[in-house]
Amino acid sequence: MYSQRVLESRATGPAVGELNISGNRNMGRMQTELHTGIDLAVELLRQDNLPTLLKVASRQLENTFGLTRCWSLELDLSGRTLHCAALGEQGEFDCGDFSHPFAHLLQQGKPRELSRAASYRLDHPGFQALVDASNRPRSFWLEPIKGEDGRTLGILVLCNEEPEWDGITAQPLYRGLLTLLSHQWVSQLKTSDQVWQRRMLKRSLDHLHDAEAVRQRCEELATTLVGNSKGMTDLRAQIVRAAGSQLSVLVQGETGCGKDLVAQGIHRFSDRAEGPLVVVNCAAIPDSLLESELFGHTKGAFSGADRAKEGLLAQADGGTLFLDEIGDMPMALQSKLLRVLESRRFRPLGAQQEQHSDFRLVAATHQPLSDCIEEGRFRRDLFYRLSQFPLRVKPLRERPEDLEPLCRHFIREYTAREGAGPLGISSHALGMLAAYNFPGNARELRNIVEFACLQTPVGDDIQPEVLRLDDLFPSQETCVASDFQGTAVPGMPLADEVDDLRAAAQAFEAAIIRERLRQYGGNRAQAAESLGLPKRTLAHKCLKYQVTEA
Ligand SMILES: Nc1ncnc2c1ncn2[C@@H]1O[C@H](COP(=O)(O)OP(=O)(O)OP(=O)(O)O)[C@@H](O)[C@H]1O
Repeated sequence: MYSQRVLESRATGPAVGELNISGNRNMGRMQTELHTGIDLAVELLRQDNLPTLLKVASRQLENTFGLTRCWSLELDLSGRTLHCAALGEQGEFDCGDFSHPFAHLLQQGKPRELSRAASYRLDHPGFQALVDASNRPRSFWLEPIKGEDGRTLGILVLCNEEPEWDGITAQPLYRGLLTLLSHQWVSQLKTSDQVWQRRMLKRSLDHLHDAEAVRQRCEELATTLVGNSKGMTDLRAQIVRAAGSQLSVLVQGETGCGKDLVAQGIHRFSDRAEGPLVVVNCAAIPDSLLESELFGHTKGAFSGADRAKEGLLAQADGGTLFLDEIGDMPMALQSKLLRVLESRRFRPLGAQQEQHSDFRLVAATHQPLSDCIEEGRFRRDLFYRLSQFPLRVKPLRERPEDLEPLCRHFIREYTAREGAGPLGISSHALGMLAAYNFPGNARELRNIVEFACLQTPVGDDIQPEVLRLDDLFPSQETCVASDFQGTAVPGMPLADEVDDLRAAAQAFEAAIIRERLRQYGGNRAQAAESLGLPKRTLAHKCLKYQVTEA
């Protein structure tokens, strides 16, 4: 064994008469030791990562000095834990836990011997696992390893049946190996620090790049979804985030606050932007038609189905399906939708085969769905399915900072459409708007501004007197009260005759639409504007309630 030779070379010297022979022999030994030392050093220098360096160093120490076992424990970057990779899960030693000997060793910074008897007295499970895995040797030598700057790197645990530690630790080869090991250990740490730093740098650059992309998209979105308030800025960031995912989005908010624009934004910034955006207004399509509209049908599937029709689900393949006013979807259809959302498969009415459609769902509602669930009008499981990414649009009265940019936006839109328009809006007019609470939200503001544009000479600023604030909803409260007394809206039941609130509300809505169309001589655009509704919604509602212009 090499260690024996090394020990012998130190313990014995040549006799006087044997000088030449022993001199030659010593020279030979020294050369062998030198070779061995160089071989060991070269092998250590070859290791290009810390785990293999420690493994090789432990094996070299075992072989070179005849140890029964050698363990290396590495101090982590925090300096709080020692890890012994060779021991697996049990090889973790908390440096603040003095029930194992390594904590004392780190504190004192000096090597020491530990006898088998002493090892029995330390009941730390990790340490006992190490002792067991070493076959309970008679003696341990605990050697702290430090870098040139004095920083502790870890600990070597040498195990032997012959506790002649001085004979080993005093050897130049032992000291040399330790010096080389600590040098290599430090350089491996430096390399891994650099790798780590490079990785962190790349990660933060990626992050910056992502953040820049999000910022650019938010800026772009701000040209259509206008507003400087924190609520609106946060909403735009959420839209961009939602667009980057495939999650179903549920947009909630009062009527006219911009839910439609949110859905458009999600589609526009998603990877489905090239695909279709299919919009379905669940409130505007009669319950009896909604299923066939969504699922499609075969020829002859029901009376009147004189040809096959592709459903909106199929049309949304590769794009986005926007289910507006989802709160109005009938319960029976809600269950079917839930099934579709689970598999993206559906069967058109009258068809034998199922179809597949790869669509991303965005749903919106102005009704608090929690109330609908409590009232048994909306399925809780569908609600969870829809609201994988919930978004809430604040009402305009909660974000007064948005009034001015919205006004300017609507004036710009008006001017672009009409070819001329006011210059802007006076601060007095803005002050007046700020005092109003906008039950119809941004849609109502747009109507007010557009009406004011019409009344304002080109190039002037909109003034307070042309703001028709009370005219749009003046009668709304009084109207509701009086209508229920059966005066203003013909065909309405009296309040105490109502036994189905939903049906009564729908009848009320239908009666108002009918009346308003009559007032405007059947002009849907004017009727829609006067009701603060988009033309499309009014058209859907006419279809739903079978209201004709006549
Ligand atoms: N932040 C905004 N920036 C620019 N225009 C807006 C904004 N919010 C709403 N609008 C405008 O107000 C009108 C109503 O918006 P939208 O249709 O998106 O509201 P909604 O919440 O979907 O309404 P509903 O509940 O009736 O479906 C549209 O003309 C829209 O362009």
